[in-house]
Amino acid sequence: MGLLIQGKWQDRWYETKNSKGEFIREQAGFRNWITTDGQQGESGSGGFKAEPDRYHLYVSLACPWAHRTLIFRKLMGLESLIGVSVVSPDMLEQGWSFDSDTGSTGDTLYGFEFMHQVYTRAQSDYTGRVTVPVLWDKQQQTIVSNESSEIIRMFNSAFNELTGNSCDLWPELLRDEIEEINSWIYDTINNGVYRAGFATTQDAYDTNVKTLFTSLDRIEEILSEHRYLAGSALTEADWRLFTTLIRFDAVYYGHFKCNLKQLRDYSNISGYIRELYQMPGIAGTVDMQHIKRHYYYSHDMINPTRIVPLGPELDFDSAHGRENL
Ligand SMILES: N[C@@H](CCC(=O)N[C@@H](CS)C(=O)NCC(=O)O)C(=O)O
Repeated sequence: MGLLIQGKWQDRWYETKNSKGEFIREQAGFRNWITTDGQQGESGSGGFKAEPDRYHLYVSLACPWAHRTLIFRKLMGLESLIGVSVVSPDMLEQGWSFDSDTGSTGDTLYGFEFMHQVYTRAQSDYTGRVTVPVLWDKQQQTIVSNESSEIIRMFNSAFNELTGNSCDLWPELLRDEIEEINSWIYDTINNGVYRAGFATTQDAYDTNVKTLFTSLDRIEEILSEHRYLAGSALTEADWRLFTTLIRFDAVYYGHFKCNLKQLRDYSNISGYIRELYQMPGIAGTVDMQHIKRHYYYSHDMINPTRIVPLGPELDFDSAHGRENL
């Protein structure tokens, strides 16, 4: 695991010494937007028009951020328009790799060995972490975006004219509410599990785990009254949360020591996870082998033996019982 400095790969674990043991997530470096007509989007440069077979998605099936983009690609009918390369779950000295012997599809565009080569192909002197997801433009041969929260907004509507999609998970009327929900869920749950798991002091760990469970209690409460986070309508806020929840009992509970409770102890949250999991096309985006292997095998600083646990047994297929909310 490491990062690029001036285009050169350096094998380095996260720096937490200057932040009292707190893991601090780096901001994504590529922030362009695909738009219907190629005009500039919310940030970055223009010139990224929604077109078939122009864009490619690099993902890890283990990664909750990349998982969001795979879900939106599925729900918005983008599978025939946007290809995908899947990295190996093992993120080792060279970072994410395309080793097909350990579960990667290979880099179907360039045949690169490592994800950092995709970044330096876009920018030869790039400095920053080499993260997934990456949305690649085959025409300009560059990265459109490596920020999942923005990629899913592009997928939500930019290609509608080409796909005929009418599903809108970022509806105008609910935007303020969704932003508000996203904000505390991101800090305390999506990123919260990492802040607990990558903490290197007891204090940082304690604080983050407590905050995480306060938020999970709050979610349980919301879901006892409402079917989804923003009420009766399913929105992007639900999918952003889902990709963390589906990994929780298998990985965050054990590996990241988020173990005050398992999610199966929360009845509304567990029914909600099952409902989302059972929506058409979603189960196919969840790969528990990649998920467990990635975390337990790659983070040898946390799990030096690299033993991947056999359990827990998970059942996302049983009845969810949320129809009457
Ligand atoms: N802000 C990014 C975060 C992506 C991210 O951190 N992905 C992780 C995988 S779960 C990664 O690639 N980490 C590699 C690293 O930090 O070196 C997003 O949401 O797209």
